[in-house]
Amino acid sequence: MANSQPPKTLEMIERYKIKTLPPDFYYIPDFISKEEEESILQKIPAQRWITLSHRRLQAHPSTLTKNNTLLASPLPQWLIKPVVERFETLGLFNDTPHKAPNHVLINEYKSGEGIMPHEDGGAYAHVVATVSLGASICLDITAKPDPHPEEQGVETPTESASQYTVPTRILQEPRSLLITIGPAYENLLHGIASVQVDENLNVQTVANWELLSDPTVFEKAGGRNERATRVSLTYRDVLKVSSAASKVLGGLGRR
Ligand SMILES: O=C(O)CCC(=O)C(=O)O
Ligand SMILES: [Fe+2]
Repeated sequence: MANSQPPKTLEMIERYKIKTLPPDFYYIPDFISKEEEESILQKIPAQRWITLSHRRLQAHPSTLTKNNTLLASPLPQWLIKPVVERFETLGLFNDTPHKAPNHVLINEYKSGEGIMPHEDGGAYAHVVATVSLGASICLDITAKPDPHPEEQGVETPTESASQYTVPTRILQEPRSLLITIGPAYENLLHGIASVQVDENLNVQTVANWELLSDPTVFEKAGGRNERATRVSLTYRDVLKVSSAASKVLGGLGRR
């Protein structure tokens, strides 16, 4: 035992890789049980929601400051057990600066709600782990608009690697985990359409079809997913963390 190395993260999750997408997306169905899902949903504090026009959200332990700094504070236990413990088993955050997620964004989408295509930007390490709760939803994956359209025809190695299918969709079932790492984080946009039904779901149009827990649910419904309220927990490692003590000292230092 003492001599055996723990398996490397990517080897452990290799069978969950979404192969038709640029590296790396991994989809793990049934990452948590129904009981665990129910327990987490019940613990989300009702008074912490911030309501936006097309969804509501809350951040734990807190919202980042204007310069993308996290005020150091532990995550609540109900966000750690069992989810972060399972991340540790997989070694998911072994290569990020704090070697663990220190921030969770909770988004809630009612039927018909979504989020514009976007990238998550520079505040976080490039490992994002999203747990889905309550209902299924499609995440749209699109390429970033080309910043140098005048250079068309000069293909970079990644652009010419056309074994990948983008744009596409990732169908996130309740209790699943979606992991986004590295180039996939940097080079693609993700968003959720504001629709009441995801349509035309099949092996050709859904990148993770073969990894789904139960594709027959969607087959029986004629390739449709009637949206219901879906909650996501997005675990990240915020790069800049300030302790309360250094904040006080910094404040004094500026006087
Ligand atoms: O709810 C999701 O799965 C996506 C959330 C998201 O993209 C974000 O909060 O940046
Ligand atoms: Fe995002």
